Amino acid sequence: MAMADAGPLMRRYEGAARGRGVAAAGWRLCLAHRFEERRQPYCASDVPLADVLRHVGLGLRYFRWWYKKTRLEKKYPFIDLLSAIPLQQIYGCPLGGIGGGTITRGWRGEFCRWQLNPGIYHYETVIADQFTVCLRRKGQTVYQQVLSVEKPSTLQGWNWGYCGRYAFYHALYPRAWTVYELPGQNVVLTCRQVSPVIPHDYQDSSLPVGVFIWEVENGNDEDVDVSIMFSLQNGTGTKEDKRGGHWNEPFTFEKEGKQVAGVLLHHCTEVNPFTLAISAREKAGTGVTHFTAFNPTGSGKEVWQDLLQDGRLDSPAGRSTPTEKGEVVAAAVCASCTVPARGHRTLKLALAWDMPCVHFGSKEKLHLRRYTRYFSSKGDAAPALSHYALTRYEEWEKKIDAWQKPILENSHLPPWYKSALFNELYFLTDGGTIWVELPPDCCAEDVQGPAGAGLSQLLPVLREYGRFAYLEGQEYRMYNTYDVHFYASFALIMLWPKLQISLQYDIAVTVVNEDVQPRQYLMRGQTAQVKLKNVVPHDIGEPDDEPWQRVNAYLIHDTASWKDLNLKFVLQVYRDYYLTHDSLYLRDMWPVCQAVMESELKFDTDNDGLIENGGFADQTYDAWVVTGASAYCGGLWLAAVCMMCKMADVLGDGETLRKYTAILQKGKEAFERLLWNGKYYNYDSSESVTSSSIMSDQCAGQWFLGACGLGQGQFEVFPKSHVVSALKTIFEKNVMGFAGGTMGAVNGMTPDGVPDTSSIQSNEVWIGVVYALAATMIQEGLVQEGFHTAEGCYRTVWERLGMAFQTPEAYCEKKVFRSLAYMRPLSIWSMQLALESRASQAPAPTEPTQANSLNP
Ligand SMILES: CC(C)CCC[C@@H](C)[C@H]1CC[C@H]2[C@@H]3CC=C4C[C@@H](O[C@@H]5O[C@H](CO)[C@@H](O)[C@H](O)[C@H]5O)CC[C@]4(C)[C@H]3CC[C@]12C
Repeated sequence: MAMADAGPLMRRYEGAARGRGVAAAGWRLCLAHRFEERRQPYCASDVPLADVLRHVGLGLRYFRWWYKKTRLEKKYPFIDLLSAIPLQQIYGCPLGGIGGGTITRGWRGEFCRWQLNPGIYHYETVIADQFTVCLRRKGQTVYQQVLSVEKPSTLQGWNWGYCGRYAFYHALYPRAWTVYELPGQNVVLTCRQVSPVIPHDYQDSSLPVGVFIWEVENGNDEDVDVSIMFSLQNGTGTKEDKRGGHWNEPFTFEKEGKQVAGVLLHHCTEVNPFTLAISAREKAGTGVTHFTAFNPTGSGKEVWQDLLQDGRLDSPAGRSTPTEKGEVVAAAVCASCTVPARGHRTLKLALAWDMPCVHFGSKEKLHLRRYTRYFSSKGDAAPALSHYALTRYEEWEKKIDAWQKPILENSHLPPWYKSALFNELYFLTDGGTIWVELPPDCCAEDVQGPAGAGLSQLLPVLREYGRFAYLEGQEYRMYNTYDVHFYASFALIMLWPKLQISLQYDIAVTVVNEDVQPRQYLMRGQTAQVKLKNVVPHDIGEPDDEPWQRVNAYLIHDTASWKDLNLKFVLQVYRDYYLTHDSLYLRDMWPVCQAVMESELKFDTDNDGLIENGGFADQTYDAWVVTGASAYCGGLWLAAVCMMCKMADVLGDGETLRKYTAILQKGKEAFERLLWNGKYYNYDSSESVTSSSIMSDQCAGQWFLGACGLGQGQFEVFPKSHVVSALKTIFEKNVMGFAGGTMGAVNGMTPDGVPDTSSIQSNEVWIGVVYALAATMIQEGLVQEGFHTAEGCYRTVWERLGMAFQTPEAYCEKKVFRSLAYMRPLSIWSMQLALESRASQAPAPTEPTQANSLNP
């Protein structure tokens, strides 16, 4: 019987179980689901001839650079255009907190995406990493099954091929549930996976752990003995697993009368060695046993038979011998209890990984992960981490509930939105994220460089909250790509504001410093220095080098002449101040804002109060040329000028206030004159064929103004009627006029309703831009339109294309996508900010029953 609320993803479900404590909202699918459409990454053969001709120079320069990087220097390139990651429609919630590495499980239960070395991903499903259930009645094993639908060629002695039609997966990040009906057994298992991702928590949120709470429901009239065995390979499925020298050992850890037991798997690599720990909570009525070492490439019979015999493992004492070269080793831990007739019991297991000190690719500096503030940094913390996770997860869940509940219980919000909002957050942990401590002996000079002395709170902030960085995308390996973080930053400032503040301090330091090293830029072939003083960098470096130390890994364009980066800094500074009221931050950032605005003013070449783009792709749309005044950069500019006025006012800087008030006055007039066409703002003022393109992101400036309570009344920058008309035009053309209104908004649309194919990126949908656009619509009262716009992206990515937990930067209407697991979609949190601020502005209800004003 199918479930009453089953959507298309649950079509194959034949079970009746609903599981125990499964959230109502989220992303749910049957383990037997198959996605019908399978897309390909964008590659050279997809490039239209005109673009091939336009980009031949780039292609050749890139290839030369790529060859040197990968073949001679043996490094990962920051973007590997020659080998995009193929789409695997398998991913579910990642395990782990922020910045300690992540291990992603698939929705079918596999352990399949690994990021233990910071920023570097391995996409290997490790087949030995499984949960197995054993049921016994009256002292006899009656059922033993690996809870996996796989039928692998290794571990042939195990009973594989669980029927996926009797199970479903439900994700609501940072938790996920898998509900298994055990055919013929009248037993239902619900595995709840919990990671410590807790807003406003800067301690437990950093822990490299995940907990699996197994709820066992016995529908029989007799007791059943249940064991859950957790097996894990020593490693991540790469060739390193076979290098030799790895070993396992059992452990128990007791504190405050609570005990956990399990196995440590020491992975002894030269660089970034780590220890994995599988464990379970041991208490009256729950026994924990283990199997220290087995060969996961063999039949696995020794483990299977051991469990089959009595529902327990042998539990030998002592460590295993270190592996020989070529040999792989695995371990298992098993938790067992008796579930009374018609009763229910819980078994608690955990996975922890301890890689406290990390080197990036350059191996120049040793970094201590954030969690070493609370746990040992000697590589021996895995037992304590396991114990902490297994004894604290209930508190984590309470906090997660308290945070999520008001949103989940708001019946005015559509279910898809609740899923999108929480599940897109996965990228904050699984974006190659790293969160490190400042070394205790670190002096000001080390952090601020030769020129960062004016930042009074730099050291206190970094000492207290550490340093945070996440990748632009799992395929675009640049940390804190700033033009993109602009969109994603809403998630950080709303949920972990101190990390956003810390990140901003890091950017501020790079602004005031420079890197005079010359290099060639690939798009146009010119040579220029890596980083100019008083401009915002594109990124703070790449994982295969030394981030923070060497910035601007991106060398497609010289971003010193990009028009959006400096503005995005100013906009974020004020937005952060508006949301946190942190006036020390504002004071520190003010001179930096002034400096970058001075640099930006040079782009107003005709002195009309409005900056001009340079006739190349000089902003986040880095393959879409802009010439002259533009809706996107011009709009960001005016918003930033407005915020400069606001900040000058707050700080009592009259001279600067006067200066930017005058610029704003002139600039607004120029913007309207040069770009407003009666319905929307033109793409640019160059009067080329594509000047009149309708850009979905044309109201980005208004988006940020609205998020900061500006953009209207005294602080109106763009006439309200123009903003609303532009948004309605985008909705009509870019949303409803594209793919039947079901795929979000295409970046560029010609006025006659055909997507703008003048560049690769104008013809794409950028999911993060669409969520930002939806937020802008909500801010301006076009709430239904906003939800409809965003829904198209969610349904396309999560339900149709099978890209859960890897939302890409972009897709086209047909066939292709670009850059999986990308930062920008975190902008969905700006929708939430817009909704919350609408709710707080709504007039107090006159009737007592008006429950909630978040009414889409
Ligand atoms: C001569 C060949 C046969 C054909 C060559 C065509 C190629 C040169 C182009 C085909 C696809 C282009 C790339 C598309 C995307 C890119 C991403 C960009 O990096 C980041 O992109 C974000 C936008 O998505 C941006 O906001 C971030 O700041 C960037 O960090 C870099 C350019 C490019 C790689 C682009 C380059 C040209 C093609 C490879």
